[in-house]
Amino acid sequence: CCSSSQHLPLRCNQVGEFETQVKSLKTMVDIHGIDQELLKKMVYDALVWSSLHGLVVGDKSVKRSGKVPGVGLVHAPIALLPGLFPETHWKQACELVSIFNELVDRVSLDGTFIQESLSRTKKVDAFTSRLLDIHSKMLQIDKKEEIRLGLHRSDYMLDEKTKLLLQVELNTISCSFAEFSHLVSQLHSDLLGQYGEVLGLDSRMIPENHAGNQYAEALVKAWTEYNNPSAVIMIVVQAEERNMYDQHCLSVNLRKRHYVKTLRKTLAEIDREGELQSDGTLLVDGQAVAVVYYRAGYTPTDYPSESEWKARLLVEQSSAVKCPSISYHLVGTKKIQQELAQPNVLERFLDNKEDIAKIRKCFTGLWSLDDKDIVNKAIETPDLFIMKPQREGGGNNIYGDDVRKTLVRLRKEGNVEDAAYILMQRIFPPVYPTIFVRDGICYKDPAISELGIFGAYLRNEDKVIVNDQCGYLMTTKVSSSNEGGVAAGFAVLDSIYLT
Ligand SMILES: Nc1ncnc2c1ncn2[C@@H]1O[C@H](COP(=O)(O)OP(=O)(O)O)[C@@H](O)[C@H]1O
Ligand SMILES: N[C@H](CCC(=O)N[C@@H](CS)C(=O)NCCC(=O)O)C(=O)O
Ligand SMILES: [Mg+2]
Repeated sequence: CCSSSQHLPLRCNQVGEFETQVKSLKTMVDIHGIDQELLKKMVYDALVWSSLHGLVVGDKSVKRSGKVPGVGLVHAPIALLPGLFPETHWKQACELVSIFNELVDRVSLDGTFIQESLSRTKKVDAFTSRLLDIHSKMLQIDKKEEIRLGLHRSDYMLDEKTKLLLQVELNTISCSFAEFSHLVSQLHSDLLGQYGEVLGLDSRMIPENHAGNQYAEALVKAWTEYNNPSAVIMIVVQAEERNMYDQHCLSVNLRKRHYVKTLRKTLAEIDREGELQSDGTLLVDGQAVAVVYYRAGYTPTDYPSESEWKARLLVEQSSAVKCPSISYHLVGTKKIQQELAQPNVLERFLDNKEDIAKIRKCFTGLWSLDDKDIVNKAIETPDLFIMKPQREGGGNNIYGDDVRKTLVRLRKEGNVEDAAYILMQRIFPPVYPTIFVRDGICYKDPAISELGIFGAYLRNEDKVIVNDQCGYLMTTKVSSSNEGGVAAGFAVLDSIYLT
């Protein structure tokens, strides 16, 4: 195969030297030993499978691909074979779901904790400040969300040195790829069904993954709790969305398997077409909305004008079930993640000592910039830290020497902006040689992975209706890349092979 530096099409006769460091977990399959002819066949079959099953995204080189369905499609970027993951840590990650789901709900009810934890961030981060304004308006009118739906994903990395499963972040808004992660698990199972014998791999080691169906079921159960059969589920989307097929799978699932109608609207459209009835019912384009499911609204560029903020407020004021509510959204910020890692804070929200210990065991070092010893340590050894603003969607973090430079700058400027960031211990996962397939091109690179576990939580007052793990998303990126994220263009969709 080609070396890591040139992402050239795979050539059968090309035997490239390929430096890899396969440490900790043994590699079940030596991808360098795979016959080139066989590899070409597998890649071809994977591309056909992806195209036939709708595992496709808009091609960013085709300008209408984010607007017009069916135009400018390309297969979703994937790893050709599932990534190795220890079964023990897989089980641990699955066990954490129901505890994190409950934690999010408990924290969401403590408006004072949310406002206080983010009060200094509010002063230096305009986007988070606007979210907090909506949140405080809801507190002022004592708005109750009796029906609460969370569709979360808790992301982890294995720390190679300590063998610990460590949380990267907890996403509480617009968790992508529930449907596509199911498709990638199916693709890998299909490939191992065909080629597993010669590779020495067993497709049964790929855990079942029904994230898309389970997300749809949770949305429908929330719709049922709202108890208005003529009401719809509204999906809030960006005007340009190259990941629209992952979203449309969900809408089609809701319509065909559950007979629930969906609306697909941007925040600007909601501002134009939305209105509140006196009983709090949200009407959009004249239709009553039971559930608002956000696949946009998590990043400043989703609010290019006041129109989008008005729409967000209108939805929040309504009786519709928000997924997420403004409270759930704020609980998923990195600052709250860092606050929850402070001593004695989990005890404010969880009762069970074992649950608290399980959660704490997956926390990395997480600090505010008030911790001067840590700031000095980060200036001395910046590669061991990551600085994070309160942003979602990938591409926003600060790494390596930029951590040092930013910390020095902030100090020189009198530390006013400190509260916009958190400092996080950098996790160093095991590196594996991986076969990437992007734009029809196959290349091998040393890679690291991140395992996201989807969770769904639905509550109606004191009745917990859903608190489930809903499948998983494995994303894999070249180990030299600081940033991650498939939607952000750094990582590829993967699945897992339990070892
Ligand atoms: N503590 C960490 N150690 C190693 N890599 C990290 C860490 N935190 C984040 N990353 C990398 O940065 C990417 C984005 O960080 P994340 O906190 O998930 O932000 P976002 O909300 O934008 O996805 C992650 O997918 C991962 O690749
Ligand atoms: N285009 C939007 C993208 C929404 C989005 O960026 N979601 C974040 C959490 S906020 C996320 O889940 N990132 C993990 C998957 C990855 O690696 O990219 C959508 O699909 O609705
Ligand atoms: Mg992330």
